[in-house]
Amino acid sequence: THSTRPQRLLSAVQKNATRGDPSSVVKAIDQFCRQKEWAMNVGDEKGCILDLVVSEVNPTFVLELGTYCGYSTVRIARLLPPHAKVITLEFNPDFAAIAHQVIAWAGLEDKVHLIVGASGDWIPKMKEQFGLNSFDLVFLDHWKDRYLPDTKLMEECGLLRQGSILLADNVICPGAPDYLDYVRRSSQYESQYFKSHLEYTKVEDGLEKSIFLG
Ligand SMILES: C[C@H](C[C@H]1O[C@@H](n2cnc3c(N)ncnc32)[C@H](O)[C@@H]1O)NC(=O)c1cc(-c2ccc(F)cc2)cc(O)c1O
Ligand SMILES: [Mg+2]
Repeated sequence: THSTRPQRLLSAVQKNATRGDPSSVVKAIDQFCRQKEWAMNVGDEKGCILDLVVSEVNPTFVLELGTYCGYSTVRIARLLPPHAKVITLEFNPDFAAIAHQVIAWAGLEDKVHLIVGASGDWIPKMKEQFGLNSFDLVFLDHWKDRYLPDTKLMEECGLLRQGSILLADNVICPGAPDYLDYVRRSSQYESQYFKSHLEYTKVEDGLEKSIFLG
C-alpha cells in the first residue's frame, strides 16, 4: 500500500506543525518540499508576495482556483480579518481530502469554504450559493489554460467589481501566455508582474497582479 505525495505532505504537517498554528503548517510544508519532495505549492518565495498582496487588499471575500493541498489557502486565510472568507475550488477529490485536513490542522476551517468541483461549473453558481456580490481578491493557481476563460467567465457573471484584484501564479512557468496577454493589453485591467522563482527552485517564475478597473 503506497502513499501519495499529498498524503506524505499531510503526514509531515501532522508530525511537524502545531495544531491551530497556521504559520507552523506553512513552515512544515515548505520544509517537506525543500528537504524531501518537491510539490506544486506556491511556496515560500512567491508566498511572501502573496502575503503582501493579501495584506494590502485586506479582502472580505477571496476566491482561490486550484486548492491542491491547501498551502496557499492557509497562507491567505491566516491573514484574513475575523468574518472574511476564502472560497477555494479543487476538482481532484483526493487532493481536496488532503487540503481539508491541512486547513483543519491549521485551525482555519471557519475562514475557508472548500468546494470539490471544477471552476467552470462553479463560478456561475457563486452568487446564489454564497450570497456574495463580488470577490475582492482572486488567486488563480489551477490549470494554466483555464486562467483566461475563467477570468472572462468571472467578468460575465459580475463577480468582479471596480478594484477587484486578480493574482495569478505561474505566469512564466508553466506559463499562461494567453492570460498574460489579455490582462496586459486590456484597458479593463491595470497589470503588474512580480518576478520570482518556481517554488523551491532557481527557475524563473512570477505572479501577475491585475486590478479590474470595471
Ligand atoms: C493545476 C495545479 C493546481 C491544482 O489545480 C487543480 N485544478 C486544475 N484545474 C482546475 C479547475 N478547473 N477547477 C478546480 N481545480 C482545478 C488541480 O487538480 C491541482 O490540484 N497546478 C499546477 O499544475 C502547477 C504546476 C507547476 C509545475 C511547474 C513546473 C513543472 F515542471 C511542473 C509543474 C507549478 C505550479 O505552481 C502549479 O500550480
Ligand atoms: Mg501554482
